[in-house]
Amino acid sequence: TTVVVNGTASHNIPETLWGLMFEDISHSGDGGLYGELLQNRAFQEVTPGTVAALAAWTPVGGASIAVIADSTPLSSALPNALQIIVPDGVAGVGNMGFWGINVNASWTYNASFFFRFPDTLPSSDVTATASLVSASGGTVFASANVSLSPTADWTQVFTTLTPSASAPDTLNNFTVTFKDFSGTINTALFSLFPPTFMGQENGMRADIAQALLDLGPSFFRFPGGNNIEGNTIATRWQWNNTVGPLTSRPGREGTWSYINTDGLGLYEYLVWIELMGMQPIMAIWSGFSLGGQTVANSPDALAPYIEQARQQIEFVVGNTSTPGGALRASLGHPEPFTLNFVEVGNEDQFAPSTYLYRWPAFMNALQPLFPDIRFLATTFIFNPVLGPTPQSYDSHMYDTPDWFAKNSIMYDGFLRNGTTYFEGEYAAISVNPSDLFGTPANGRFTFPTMNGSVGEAAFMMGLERNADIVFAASYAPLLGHVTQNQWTPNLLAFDAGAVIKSTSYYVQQMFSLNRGDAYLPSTRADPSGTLFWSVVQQNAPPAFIIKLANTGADAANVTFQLPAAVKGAARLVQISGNPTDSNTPESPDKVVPVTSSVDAGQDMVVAAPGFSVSVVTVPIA
Ligand SMILES: O=S(=O)(O)O[C@H]1C[C@H](O)[C@@H](O)[C@@H]1CO
Repeated sequence: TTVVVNGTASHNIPETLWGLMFEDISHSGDGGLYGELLQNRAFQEVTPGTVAALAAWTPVGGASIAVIADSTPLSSALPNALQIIVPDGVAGVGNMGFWGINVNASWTYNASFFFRFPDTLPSSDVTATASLVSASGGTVFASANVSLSPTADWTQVFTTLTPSASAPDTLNNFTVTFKDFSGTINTALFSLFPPTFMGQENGMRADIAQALLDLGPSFFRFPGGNNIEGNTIATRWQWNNTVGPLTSRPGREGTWSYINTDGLGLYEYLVWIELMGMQPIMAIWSGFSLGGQTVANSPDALAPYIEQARQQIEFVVGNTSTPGGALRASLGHPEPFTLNFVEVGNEDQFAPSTYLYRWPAFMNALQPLFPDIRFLATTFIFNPVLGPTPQSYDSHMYDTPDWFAKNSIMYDGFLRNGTTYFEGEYAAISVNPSDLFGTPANGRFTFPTMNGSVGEAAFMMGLERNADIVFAASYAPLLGHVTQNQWTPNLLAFDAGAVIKSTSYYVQQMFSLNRGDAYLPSTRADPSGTLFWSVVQQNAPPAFIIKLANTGADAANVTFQLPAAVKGAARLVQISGNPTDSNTPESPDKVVPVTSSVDAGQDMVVAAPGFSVSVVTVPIA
């Protein structure tokens, strides 16, 4: 195959082209990116007196424990407490983390909890011991004493834990025990944090954040995805319940079958996005919830939700003379955050008839107030016809590897009429086109496979070719806990101790770290073939960057006739494997990219193994 590469660029590569889509799904927030190590730390949204309320908590040493609605609640947002009836001897309570706790001797952990003595006050201070122990109980990796004064008023105590050794696995618990006290003590809002990414307060788990930073992402779409919608209107994501002290955050029933603490809240998202060098694509709730509840088509019905969205945006960009800006400043960020894109809802193609009035209601109220923000519609493209006409749409595609290869031409025929597109969610998820969202037994991927990843690469060539109208694209979902998830495959799998980079992660990285500045048109690939490519020009240092995907089993050599003289050696980054290969917890590095140096030639021959993606950077003379 010979590809003739044009020397005149058709369009620049937008700086936002490759980025991240995030929502709290499969514990990607609580138990994943968000640094808190304790599960069910504040007994939020649980029913006191039930076993479920005690999720992740167990008694230690004969204590008896129950979640109660304390007659003196810690706060209105956190009304539940963990009541511990402590017998003589060493006893207390333990937490198993999110299916494990990573005990690392090089880390200093910050532990805290609230307590009060509801009945008879002890005659003197009570010593509580916070510890990191093996689940078997055999090993204490770290412990520290805190002194509890005899008080009936909620009091927070803090300590640090520095393990004497790293644990051999993540089967470890955090415990709080008493040895010289017997009686009743109420506790609330426990917390155990490891060092966070770049030291952000109430921040992110460092290894996951680093893996995301290593993608060189330009944007971060949040907070959903389905999870912004809520199963009901009452349980929708509400920005104001996610900012301020943790004692003011009630948490909510997420749409992925678990309670969200909202400890990862709007302010934490925005600070972290800035630390990562990304920009937000922030969603506002658009009046529709997954259970079908929809805000009625009347100004009075819609007004409170439009106002809440207005306040959400004002919190992000308002100057400090506005309530939102003043609140943001009080939290530590007087400068407005960058906000160029706001998405109105999520996947409203499932509720198009009501989006016909919900979209204009939000747009007509918000666009005049925030003229510099580009609002994205979430229905199918131009279907239904909306007013005002959306400037941008968010399109989602989940399909087979073959679909993605064949549809690398998806945007080729789109009108160039000023409308821009965000391919906000895409992934090859199954080899079974008639049961895409089925089970692994029926073709669904548990982890991304090489077959799927090369299909995605073919599709991404099309996104580069159409980056004059496709301004952003992100694989979804981004993260999934291997033990407890509601969706596979995910770009990154993780558990309490490890992050597993998938073959699709590496494909995303190969594109994101080799974006180039301008697209060079070239001979068109056959969409029903097995070879897909793109060529971009990089300004500094001057180079051609060739990307080539081979979605077939047979190796192929492709000659790229480049439009200018080249020099020296070219850098080849290549990932290849068997079509069903995946990186898994058992074999996390089964398929990884290999970097090598190859001779550069103006007729640049790229040798593409079967099921491979290659990126060749050829220096321009
Ligand atoms: O059930 S789906 O609608 O397919 O859910 C998908 C689409 C939705 O935006 C996102 O939250 C989820 C997985 O990424």
